[in-house]
Amino acid sequence: MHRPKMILIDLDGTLVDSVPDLAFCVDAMLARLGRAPRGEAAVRTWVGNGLERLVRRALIGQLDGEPEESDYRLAHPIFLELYADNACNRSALYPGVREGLDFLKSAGYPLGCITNKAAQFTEPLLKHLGLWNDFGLVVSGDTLPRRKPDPLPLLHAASHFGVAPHDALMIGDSVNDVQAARAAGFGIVCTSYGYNHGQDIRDARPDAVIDSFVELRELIGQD
Ligand SMILES: O=C(O)COP(=O)(O)O
Ligand SMILES: [Mg+2]
Repeated sequence: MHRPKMILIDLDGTLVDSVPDLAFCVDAMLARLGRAPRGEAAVRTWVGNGLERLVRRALIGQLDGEPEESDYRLAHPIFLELYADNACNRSALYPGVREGLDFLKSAGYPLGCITNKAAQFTEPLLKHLGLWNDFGLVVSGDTLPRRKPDPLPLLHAASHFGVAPHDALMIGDSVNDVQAARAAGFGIVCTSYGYNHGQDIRDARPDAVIDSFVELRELIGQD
């Protein structure tokens, strides 16, 4: 693999298994609305396009489609209130992430975190997990006018670090990350263990798939 000069890393499903907290909040929101829970397995397939989309999917019980707008307007603030108290209670780093980040830092790569999660939740979660100081730049889902799969957050980070897109690598777990990386002209490595709407990420044809961040040492070490 072409050795990058900058690496951008997705949050949910790549660094952090955040679904236990998200599923707790989805089900607590639905309970407050007098509705049945959806459960963690379903929520796992709905994460990756921002929290608004997660709430919409939870209301209709499927990936595609739209709820009644009045239902959404009632549900969304309830979810935000619940997630404000529950973003960091059940979420954990995936095995190998700490070691992988330590390797990337010791190798001198500028690192950015690019997530579709809203900024108000990204910062506390990164701080809680001890990741905040690992990143020279954090771009959340509401930092810029467009988010992944749009290439804007990736191109913004490349310009921030003064790195050409073809020297930049994105690491993510979903087809949004692959599409954003391709549109930006970045390389793309995906984790096999993330969410990706229940589909095998290999179908999106990333440049490589890793089972753990510890594999990055060997992968990026190869020219
Ligand atoms: O959908 C979200 O809220 C966040 O997803 P991401 O960190 O995988 O971009
Ligand atoms: Mg993700």
